Amino acid sequence: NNFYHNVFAFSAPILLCLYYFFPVCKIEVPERLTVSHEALIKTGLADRCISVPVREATDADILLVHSEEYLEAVKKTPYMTLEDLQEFTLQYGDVYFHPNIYHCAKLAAGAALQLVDSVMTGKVRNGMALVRPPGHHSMRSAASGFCVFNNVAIAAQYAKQQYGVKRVLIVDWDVHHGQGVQYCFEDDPSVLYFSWHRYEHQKFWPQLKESDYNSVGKEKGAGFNINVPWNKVGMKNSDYLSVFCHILLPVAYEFSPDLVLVCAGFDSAIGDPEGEMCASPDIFAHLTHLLMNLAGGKLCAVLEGGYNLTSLPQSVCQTVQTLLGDPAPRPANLDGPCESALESLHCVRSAHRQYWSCLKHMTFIFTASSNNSLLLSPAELPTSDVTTKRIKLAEEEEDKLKKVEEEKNAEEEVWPEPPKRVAPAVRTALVLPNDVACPDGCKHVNTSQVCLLVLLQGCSDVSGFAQAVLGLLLPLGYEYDPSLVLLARTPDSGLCDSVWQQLTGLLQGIAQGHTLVLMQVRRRRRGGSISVYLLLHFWGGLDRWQVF
Ligand SMILES: NCCCNCCCCCS
Ligand SMILES: [Zn+2]
Repeated sequence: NNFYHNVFAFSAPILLCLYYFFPVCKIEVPERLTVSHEALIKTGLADRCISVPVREATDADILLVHSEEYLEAVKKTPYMTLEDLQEFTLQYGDVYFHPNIYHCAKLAAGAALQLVDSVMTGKVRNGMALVRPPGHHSMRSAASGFCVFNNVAIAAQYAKQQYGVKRVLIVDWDVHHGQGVQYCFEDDPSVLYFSWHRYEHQKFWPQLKESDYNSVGKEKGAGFNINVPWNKVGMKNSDYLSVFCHILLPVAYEFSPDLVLVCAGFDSAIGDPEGEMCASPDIFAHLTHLLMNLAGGKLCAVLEGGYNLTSLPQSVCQTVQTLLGDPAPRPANLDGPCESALESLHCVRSAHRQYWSCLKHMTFIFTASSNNSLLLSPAELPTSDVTTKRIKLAEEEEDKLKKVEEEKNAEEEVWPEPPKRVAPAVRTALVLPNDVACPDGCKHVNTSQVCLLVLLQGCSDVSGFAQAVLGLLLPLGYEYDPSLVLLARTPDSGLCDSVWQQLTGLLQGIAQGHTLVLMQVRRRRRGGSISVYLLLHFWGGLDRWQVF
């Protein structure tokens, strides 16, 4: 016993010194990648993907976003002594430099560029880059929040330069504000940056005024920077879906990007020590699905944060399985957005009404008394400053009440395993007369399991689509949670094919992908009667269905 006392007494000061000189990050750890990759292998998802080799980003790639002096400074870190490294680190916020981080940061950025190459050349439809260190906090001449090079910002500039991409949508669903991305593109109308983030009225890291909803972009970029601040923790699936349906998707359709990049941080999932939110991992299946209908499906997801080693791999698998085209699981207990989320939503829409026609016409009020449905009742908008004052008063009041509640629950965070998602053997089939050859890519199935998809001619205005489908149909459909989605289209419906394609795509996020289109064929007969062909695809447990 005496011996151990001496050993500890002797070694403790040395360990403390080392720890002081060389602090190690407790949450941004290598296991984040290994558990995610292992989960993809265990679930069989890795085998269904093609793996793309990584490469180091070149100086030219990095200089698309960062300054020469910053790059030159980071280049020196592998050769620095411990003291110099510690000195170098102290000039930035919340970063941990290691002699090998420059190499890793080049690989992280290079991996994102390899993914952009694979998608833009059509080698793959979409994909995900599992990288560390993350990137969305790093700025032109500064590292920040575990980030050294801004992987996604470099990817966006690279796509514009190498492939002539005109419009890039960056969706940052990480729970922190990617200020580095915002600063990079705030005056650039060719890149629309959308971020939601834990904010708590500027009390949460990185505690920036410019992370609030009224930072809409500058000069030509005004309107192309959308910040959705979460002023409370505990945000749930309904809050996330509401923001997608009532802000991101309408604007994204109006922006009509050629490429979608996702700052795929999963610290916005339940169980994360940084986010303290309550959205379940399967929500990322829906968020991914809703984005896959944009830009012709060209979507590159790049890992940012995510620090709970149980929810992170679950969220990664949910995202990848949706990228592979599997139907999303039934959304877990949607009960409508909370008041704080509604008020943030209202502030963001007010701040952006002048820039986006889809927000101009949809007037909604997010009343405290709303029955908290995903749907919002239309009415005149109060001015946002009144709302902001109301928010502050309501929040302070509520905070006092909730503090005890949160402390009690924090350590009890548990959630069910995401539901199994079976990939249907046949995704789509055409019913053909027996004597007609099956077009290539299709497969003859016996007609008792047919899901019929036929698109007819016609045209209409897209903003009506945005309002009707994104602001009404989608939230209603998610909340109703039917077992079947039935789309009826008559020849005089006036909707053009591309709108129908979007509609069919979006609605496959509901009813676990069971979608049926009712084809009405006008067939002249003696009395001019019309014959309708309806093929119902029956399967077990058809308890509720939805007709549009
Ligand atoms: N004491 C402040 C904690 C700062 N945490 C930085 C988090 C960076 C997340 C990157 S996704
Ligand atoms: Zn984060």
